[in-house]
Amino acid sequence: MNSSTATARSACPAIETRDLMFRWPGREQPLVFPDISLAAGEHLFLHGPSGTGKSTLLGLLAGMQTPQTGSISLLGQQTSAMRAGARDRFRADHMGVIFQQFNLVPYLSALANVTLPCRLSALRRARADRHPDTAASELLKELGIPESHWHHGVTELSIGQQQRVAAARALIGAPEIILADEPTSALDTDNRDRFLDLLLTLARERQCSVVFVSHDRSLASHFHHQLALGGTP
Ligand SMILES: Nc1ncnc2c1ncn2[C@@H]1O[C@H](COP(=O)(O)OP(=O)(O)OP(=O)(O)O)[C@@H](O)[C@H]1O
Repeated sequence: MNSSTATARSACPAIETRDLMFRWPGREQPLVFPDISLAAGEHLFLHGPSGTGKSTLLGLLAGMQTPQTGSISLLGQQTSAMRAGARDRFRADHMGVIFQQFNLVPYLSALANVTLPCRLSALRRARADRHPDTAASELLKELGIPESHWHHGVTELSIGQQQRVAAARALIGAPEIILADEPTSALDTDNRDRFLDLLLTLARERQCSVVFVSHDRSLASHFHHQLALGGTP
């Protein structure tokens, strides 16, 4: 990443939310969220008991849902006021998302899954700074996926390998924001710690802001900040 990108990243908070409230259709109780202010390049750990709205909050930040009240500003732009198409564009250009089920495209190879964001966003492609296949290969290598697996369909990979492919896909083209929803839930302690270290190291190198959701509070010490949902201290 060049220095002008780094300067631009530090100019305004990466994530700022105010008075967010969201009610799922058919639910009586709205989910009410504490405000978030996260500086560029910082890492936030979001925790809380099941059902307190962690995934919903990530969905709001990703622009997949819109809040009934309150506002979301990402990189200085009020995404909660954008139309759905503009939010989708913003997500493709500026966010890497890792879900619990990884959401990889099953009929594509590991390499093609990782390069997908560069095909969906010219900005991500330009920021990858080299051919997407080369950038993807480097990430897969750094994340420890053997080269012999790069051209296999992702369904032939282990859960841990699929998870690392999802991380590589989120990181390619250095998006400013990475949202991760319980990506370590299927892993044993050693693999979980190794994955988290790798993800946060690669995110730091690219100056990505990270919001990482987990109910496992033992992970909190890896992060700059933590935020509890559901009234947990
Ligand atoms: N698509 C949906 N339609 C209706 N209600 C939903 C939907 N998704 C979530 N909810 C409800 O919103 C509340 C918060 O759910 P959410 O998945 O955001 O919580 P969570 O803290 O991430 O839970 P978990 O730790 O179990 O993943 C729950 O009461 C849930 O039933």
